[in-house]
Amino acid sequence: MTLITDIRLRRILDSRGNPTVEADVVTESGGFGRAAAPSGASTGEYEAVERPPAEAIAAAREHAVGRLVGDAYAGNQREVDSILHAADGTDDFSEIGANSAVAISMAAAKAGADVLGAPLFQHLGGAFRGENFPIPLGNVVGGGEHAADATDIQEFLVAPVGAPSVEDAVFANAAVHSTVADLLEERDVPCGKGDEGAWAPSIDDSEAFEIVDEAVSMVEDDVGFNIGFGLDVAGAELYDSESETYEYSDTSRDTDEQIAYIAELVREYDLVYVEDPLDENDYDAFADLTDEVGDQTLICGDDLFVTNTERLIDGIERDAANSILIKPNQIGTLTDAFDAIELATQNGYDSVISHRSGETEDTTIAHLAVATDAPFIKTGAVGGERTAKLNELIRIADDAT
Ligand SMILES: C=C(OP(=O)(O)O)C(=O)O
Ligand SMILES: [Mg+2]
Repeated sequence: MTLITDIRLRRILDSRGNPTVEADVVTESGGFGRAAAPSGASTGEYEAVERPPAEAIAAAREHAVGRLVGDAYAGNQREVDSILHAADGTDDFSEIGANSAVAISMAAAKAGADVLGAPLFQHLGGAFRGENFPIPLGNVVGGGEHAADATDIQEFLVAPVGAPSVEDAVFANAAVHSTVADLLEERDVPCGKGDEGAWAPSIDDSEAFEIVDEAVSMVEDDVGFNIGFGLDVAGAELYDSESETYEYSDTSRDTDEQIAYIAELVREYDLVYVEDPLDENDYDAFADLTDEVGDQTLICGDDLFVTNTERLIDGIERDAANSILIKPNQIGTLTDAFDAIELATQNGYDSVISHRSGETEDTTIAHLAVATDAPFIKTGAVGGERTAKLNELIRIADDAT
């Protein structure tokens, strides 16, 4: 029933107005799945290769589509994804493009779920997936590679850890986002939004900390539950490998100073989550920071691990972190993403499922987070391509409870 009988690939727009790859997968019994690849701006050095969409589509049509159609079963995700790997023939999807690969992989999963008549999270997670729902990490102020002339730290995130439901959590994040705008207005700071819908004011990081901290307290008082504070430092974007320093607008820090600075922030703001505090090549510095504050917060590797089990094994061996960011397009297939999550879980690492700065209306990551019992999902706070995932999470929780 889930035999794949047709795959269609096309270019569609992403949230930045750039082209990306969309895939439709059709099965013998009329099952249908559609998915689109997201795209990063602050990409990790070791990510699978995203090719220009027109090239990725042509290459996937030439090498992959013929191998899948008539031979692969959409209900058998590992088979679909291993055919994608074989069709590509490289170890980083540089032939067919990780963007074509991930779009086909996710569309096949949706087609499989469609035939089975199960929601995607149930198909991916199985009957015994657990009963938890992820806490949404919402990006309320941001800069770095996601907005010009804004904060050095890429993402100031809020994490409504005390929210009684997904719905309460999603609305709390939106409330903090809107309270931040009020506080910026009070201070006469004009601002637009960055790529992920976070406010992108031209202020320094210390003022951003003050404002987000105040907004979090105000919303906490209002909603009556605990809202945590987190960061994506995107350390690799700040790191200058020649001077071996982290370059901020107003200062420069060597690695020891960077570790001390982040540890201090963890204590001062009681941070519940810190992503990529250090450069993507510096496992040892990650390990030093994790040793210092890993019992108080999640130290999460995004550019460090790039959803790659080999890099995660290196990290586990060195105690480099205690959590991994999972972005399916960093590695190219859902199977690879699942393998990274499984390895993380076996080794006591938490998995945080994440969007990219360039997104579409695709909601696969909401299902992936529920299917794998991930404690957090990072998918913005506002903006159509972000609320697509957040609203899907609300629907999943509504259907599942
Ligand atoms: C979502 C992120 O940004 P990008 O998609 O630009 O890598 C991130 O760095 O976590
Ligand atoms: Mg990141």
